Amino acid sequence: MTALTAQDVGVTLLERQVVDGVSLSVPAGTWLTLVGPNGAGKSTLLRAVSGAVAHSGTIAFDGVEVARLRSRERARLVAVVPQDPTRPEGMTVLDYVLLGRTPYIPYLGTESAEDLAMAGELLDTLELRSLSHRLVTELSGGEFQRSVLARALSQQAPVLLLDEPTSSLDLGHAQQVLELVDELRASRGLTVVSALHDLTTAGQFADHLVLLADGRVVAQGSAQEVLTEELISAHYGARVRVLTDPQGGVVVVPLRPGRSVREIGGVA
Ligand SMILES: Nc1ncnc2c1ncn2[C@@H]1O[C@H](COP(=O)(O)OP(=O)(O)OP(=O)(O)O)[C@@H](O)[C@H]1O
Repeated sequence: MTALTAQDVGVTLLERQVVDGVSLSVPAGTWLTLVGPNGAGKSTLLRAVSGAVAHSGTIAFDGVEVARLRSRERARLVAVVPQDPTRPEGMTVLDYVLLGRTPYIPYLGTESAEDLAMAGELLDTLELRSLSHRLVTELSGGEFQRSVLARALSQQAPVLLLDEPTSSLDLGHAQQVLELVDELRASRGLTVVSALHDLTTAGQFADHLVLLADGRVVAQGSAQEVLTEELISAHYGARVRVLTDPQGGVVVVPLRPGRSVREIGGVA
């Protein structure tokens, strides 16, 4: 179990400050989701947390600063599902998933039976077994996205960063993938930080939401606190109705100008 803290984090890209003074605390075994409009800095903040981009301020895992970790140490600690990963030419799904085992394979060594068993288990869980010998360049967007998640999970890192992990998935696979992550969070104490555009889904899965705009934290708290009509209108320029479902979740419904939720068949 690993906790994550960020203190006064800033990232400057092309002389522009795209993440500015962000402080967060993610207790071990909890799920924090970043929401915010396009260009708010969600991906850049996740990249800073994974050590992929230089930052000011402090990002630490159980008090150990990410900037001090060697890449192999970092890979054992943090697994990443990037927003737009490249598809390596000539690589099968199985070999792609096995890439996640690299931090555990000795230099010049090959994967063990245990590595292969773990990859196989993930291929089954993510319904990829029948595709295991297919090239990753020959998968649909959703099949590849599930392969990327399988690769990240095979890393067995205590911290998982997910950047729009369901953007290419149909509703059923999106639910399946997020439930799987939540199950691993509960059973293995995985600490999860994700960026999600679907606000209803964000509220359903996260313990804590952080709304970013122009690189800064403009609101944080529970789904009820962050997913308000006022905040969504102010920062997304969107007209929405926020409803409470009977089980206590928050449902964000986009509205068309001049039409009420009742007119579109919802519960006013
Ligand atoms: N490599 C880069 N070089 C320069 N500017 C960048 C780079 N990557 C991102 N940016 C800029 O940084 C800002 C934040 O981008 P980022 O991708 O972090 O936003 P985001 O919240 O993830 O957006 P989206 O919802 O569109 O994915 C944007 O203005 C973007 O144009």
